[in-house]
Amino acid sequence: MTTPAAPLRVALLGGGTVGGSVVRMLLEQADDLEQRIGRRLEIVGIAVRRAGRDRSDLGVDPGLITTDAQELVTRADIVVELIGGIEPARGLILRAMEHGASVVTANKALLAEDGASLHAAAIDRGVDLYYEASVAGAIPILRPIRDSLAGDSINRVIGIVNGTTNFVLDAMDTTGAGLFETVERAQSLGYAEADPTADVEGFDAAAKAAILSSLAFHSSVGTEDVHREGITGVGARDIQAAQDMGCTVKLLAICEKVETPDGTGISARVHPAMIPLTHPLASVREAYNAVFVEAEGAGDLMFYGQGAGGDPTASAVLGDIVAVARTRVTGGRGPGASSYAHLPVLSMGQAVTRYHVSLEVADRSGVLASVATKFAEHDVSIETVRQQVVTDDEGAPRAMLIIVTHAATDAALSATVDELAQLDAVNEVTSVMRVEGS
Ligand SMILES: NC(=O)C1=CN([C@@H]2O[C@H](COP(=O)(O)OP(=O)(O)OC[C@H]3O[C@@H](n4cnc5c(N)ncnc54)[C@H](O)[C@@H]3O)[C@@H](O)[C@H]2O)C=CC1
Ligand SMILES: N[C@@H](CC=O)C(=O)O
Ligand code: NA
Repeated sequence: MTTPAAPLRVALLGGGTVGGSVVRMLLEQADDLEQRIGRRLEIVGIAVRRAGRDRSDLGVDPGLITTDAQELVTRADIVVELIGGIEPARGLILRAMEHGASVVTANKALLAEDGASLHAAAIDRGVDLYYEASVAGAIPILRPIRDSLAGDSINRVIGIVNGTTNFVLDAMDTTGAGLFETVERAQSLGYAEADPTADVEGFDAAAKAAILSSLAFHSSVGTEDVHREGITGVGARDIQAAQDMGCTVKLLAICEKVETPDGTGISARVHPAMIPLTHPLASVREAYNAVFVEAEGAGDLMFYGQGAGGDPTASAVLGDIVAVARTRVTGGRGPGASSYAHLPVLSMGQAVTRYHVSLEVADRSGVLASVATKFAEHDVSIETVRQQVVTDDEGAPRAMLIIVTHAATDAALSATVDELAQLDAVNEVTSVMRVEGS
C-alpha cells in the first residue's frame, strides 16, 4: 500500500478583502483543487496585523491565525502575500523564497517597484513567483502575455486597469456624479485600494503599466519609468468635450513600442484620454477592466472582465496557487519572466499621440490664423477645427475653437498648448486631452 503524499502547505499573509475570499475559496473547493493538482492544499496559517481581533469571518480554526508572519513563511510550500505595500511584504516574500517556498501575490505596487530583484531571488532559489491578480484582477492577462503570446511580437497594450477610476469616470459620463462621492462608493464595494489616492492619482494603474510593459516587451520597466496622470483634473467640461466628439473619457494605461531615430523604445504612460465610442475600450463600464493587445501575428486581442473586488481577484490568486502547486508536484519551475530585450524607456515627450484642445477665443478676424500658426511652428498638423458659439452661465456668448490634431510627439503638443495659452486672442484653454484609440 502506498502512503498518500503529504499535503502542500499554504501560508496566507493578510486576511482582508482579497485574503478573506482566497481563504473561503480554498476551503470550499478543497476536494476539487486536490483533484486538479494531484495533492491536497493545507492552510498552515493566516498572518494578520493585529492580535485579539475576532477573525471568525475567515471561517478557519482560530489556532491558524497568527501575527507572526516572519515565522509563518518559514514553514510553507506556497506563500500567498495579500498584505499589499512595499514593506513588510517584500521582506516576507524574500524570506519565504529563502526557505524554499513559491510565492503568489496580488501586490502590483511591489512588483512594479522591485520586480527585477524578486524575479532574481525566485530564480536563485528555484521557486516560482506568480502574480496574475496584480493586473486587472480576475482577467487572465499576464499569463496570456507571458505564455500564450510568447511566440508573437507585441506592439501595444492599452488597458483600463483601474476599476475605481473607471467607475468614477463612467458615473461622471452617465449621471454627472462628482469624483468624491463616487470614490466612496467604490471603497464600500471593495474596489479601491486601502488609500484610494493610489487609484485616483493613477499610481495603481502606473504600477500595472510597468508590469504589463515588462512582460510584453521583455524588458525591465519600473513605476518610476511610467508617466502618470490621475483623474483629479478631469472635469465636467472635459466630459462634455468628449461627448461632443463622439468619444468618452477613460483612464488608460498605454504601453507601446515607439520607433525613434535612436532605435526602438518603450512608451509607458497612464493618463486620462478620449477614445471614440466605436473603440472596444469605450464600452467598458462601471468597475470593469479591459486590456487591448495588438500583436504582430495575432492582430488585436481584447481581454475583459472584473478587475477588482474580493472574489474576482481571489479567482486569479487561486489560479496561480494551482499553477505553482502543480509545479511543486511535477518538480522544477514554471515559466517565468524575461528581460533579455533591454529596450530603453522613453520620456513622455517622445510619446506619439493626438490632442483635443478647446479654446475660448476673441471673436474677431485673424484669430484662427494666429492659433493655426502656433501649431505649425511646432510642426503639429491639425486634423479638424470646429468653431462654435456657446452661452456662458451669465448668458453671454463665447466663441470656442475646438481643435483635434494628427499624431505628434507629446513634447511638441504640450509646447503648442503652452504657447496658445499666452496668445492675446486666446481668453482661456478650456480643455486639453489626449485622444487615443483611433
Ligand atoms: N481589492 C482589490 O480589488 C484588489 C486588490 N489587489 C491587491 O491585493 C492586495 C490586498 O488587497 P486588499 O485585500 O484589497 O487589501 P485589504 O486592506 O483589504 O487587506 C490587507 C490586509 O492585510 C493586513 N495586513 C497589513 N499588514 C500586515 C502585516 N504586516 N501582517 C499581516 N497582515 C497585515 C491588513 O490588516 C488587511 O487586513 C494588495 O496588494 C492589493 O493591491 C489586487 C487586485 C484587486
Ligand atoms: N484598486 C484597484 C483594485 C485592483 O487592482 C482598482 O480599483 O482597480
Ligand atoms: Na489578472
